[in-house]
Amino acid sequence: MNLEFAKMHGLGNDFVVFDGVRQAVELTRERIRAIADRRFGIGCDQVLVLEPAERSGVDFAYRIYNADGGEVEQCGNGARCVALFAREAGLTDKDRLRLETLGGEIMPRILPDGRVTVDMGVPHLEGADIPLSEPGEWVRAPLEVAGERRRITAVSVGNPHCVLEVEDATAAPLSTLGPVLEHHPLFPNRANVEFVEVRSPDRIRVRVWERGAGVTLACGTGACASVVAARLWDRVGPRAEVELDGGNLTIEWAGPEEPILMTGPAVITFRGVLGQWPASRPATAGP
Ligand SMILES: N[C@H](CCC[C@H](N)C(=O)O)C(=O)O
Repeated sequence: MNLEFAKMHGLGNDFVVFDGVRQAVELTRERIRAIADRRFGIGCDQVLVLEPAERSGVDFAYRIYNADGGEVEQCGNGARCVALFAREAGLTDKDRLRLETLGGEIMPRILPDGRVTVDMGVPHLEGADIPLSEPGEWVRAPLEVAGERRRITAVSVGNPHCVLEVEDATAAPLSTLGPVLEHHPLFPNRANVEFVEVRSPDRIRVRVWERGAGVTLACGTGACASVVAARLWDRVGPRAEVELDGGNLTIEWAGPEEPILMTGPAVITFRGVLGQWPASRPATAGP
């Protein structure tokens, strides 16, 4: 086996990217966890695979697997990276791509300066793609969390997000409250969790606990969900700079029923070849 891959990141949210068009990439939950392992494998937050499109009018299928091995609906930083990857790998010569994911179709556009703008589609506040155990519009709704009442906003960007406002994002209890909200009964499919500090009508500071990956340096769909929530709180306008630990994204959203546009960088750190699947982490090495 000689499986070629690219190690990439979007603001430090890092990925192992496979060309599943010209290679047969047979992933299992165990292989994904082993690839994502930062000691026994390559190390990444998510594994991404480009595959031939199943529908006409679409350039590629884009599949996303969290470090815990689970396949998920959407990944915004990854969308910018796979668009750059497709161009650099000679899989396309287009600047504008249409990608199909489990969470719907998205459209990256590679800009002349190398950044990528992605039409992430229309966000949803409830419904099929954000199954809630108690349906209804969860905007700033009170939720019992670890014995406290927190006000949360549930937003789907194809994948589920639980957004809450905090006074100081840098002091947010990511590692304690993050997993509690990720696994809260309100979210039968779990949720990504964003802690949002509104700094001005066009600037927010966001830190993220990601479903299936934990604390990451950036989350594209999380930045999108945070701007949607902050707009619904009437705290930001139609365009905001989102300051994440790994850097800034520009998010634009004209309002309900409108698509979200996310703009930011994508980087190929290195390319490699897997001669065999990495060994799984031994139980003695801990989780
Ligand atoms: N880092 C990704 C989010 C991955 C989403 C994944 N954590 C999930 O379970 O939905 C992004 O840039 O959107």
